[in-house]
Amino acid sequence: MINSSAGDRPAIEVRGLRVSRGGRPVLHGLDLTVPRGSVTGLLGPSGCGKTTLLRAVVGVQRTEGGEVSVLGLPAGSAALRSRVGYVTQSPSVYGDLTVAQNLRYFARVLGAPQDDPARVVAEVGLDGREHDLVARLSGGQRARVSLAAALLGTPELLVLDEPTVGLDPLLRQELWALFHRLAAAGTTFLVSSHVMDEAARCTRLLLMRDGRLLAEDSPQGLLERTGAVDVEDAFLALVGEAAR
Ligand SMILES: Nc1ncnc2c1ncn2[C@@H]1O[C@H](COP(=O)(O)OP(=O)(O)OP(=O)(O)O)[C@@H](O)[C@H]1O
Repeated sequence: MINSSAGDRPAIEVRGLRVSRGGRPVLHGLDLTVPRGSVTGLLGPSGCGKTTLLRAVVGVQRTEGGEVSVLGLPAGSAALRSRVGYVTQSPSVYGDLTVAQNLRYFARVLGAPQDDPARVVAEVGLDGREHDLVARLSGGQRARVSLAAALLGTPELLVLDEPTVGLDPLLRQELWALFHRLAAAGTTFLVSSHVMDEAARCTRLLLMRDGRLLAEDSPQGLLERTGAVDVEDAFLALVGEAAR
């Protein structure tokens, strides 16, 4: 049983999490924590179970065992709805509405402040595109509209599934800078990626492979522990260690 008061708890605590999908075990008893105010990267190869873990954190994944606690409450609790933002891999905004119409709609659903749409448009760098239909935007722009929608209401935890896929390097850099700015103000980020070079941008890393956690550490701590030159190298060293 995970206990102690909500305020001093990590943003996310996972204990013994087991999940099967399509009749096959996908997560094999994961234990991990995500500290509040961190920018935690969830890294691992395609198919290792990153999305499944994120779905369990936001409470939309059927689980077979273990516990997932988010901001001191069981994952998926109704009280977490406005406190946790989730951006899936496929854009979750309406193509036949403009950027501004989408954001006004989601702001109303969430009960976010009236001026929030303008704030989040600026944060994701979409100024000037407010009146464009989402269907006419590029893939990267559409992804940023989804991110903007998740920022409405200033949630305490943002769970982002590969938010930088398909974005140009400059935009990727800007988005990571945004994550760090918001984290400095207290927001927690859990961001998945299968691109190891994004690891250096995180304050903390969860390295996953085949539904198991290989490491939970800071980028620096990981390199020191494995003697590796970069996170990709550290990942390979840990895979080798696990196989021995
Ligand atoms: N709807 C589903 N039904 C059955 N199996 C699924 C389903 N979705 C995912 N899986 C399986 O669960 C495993 C983990 O998938 P998951 O999407 O969590 O991986 P991932 O690490 O997020 O991959 P990627 O980086 O490619 O998004 C994979 O073996 C996948 O085939």
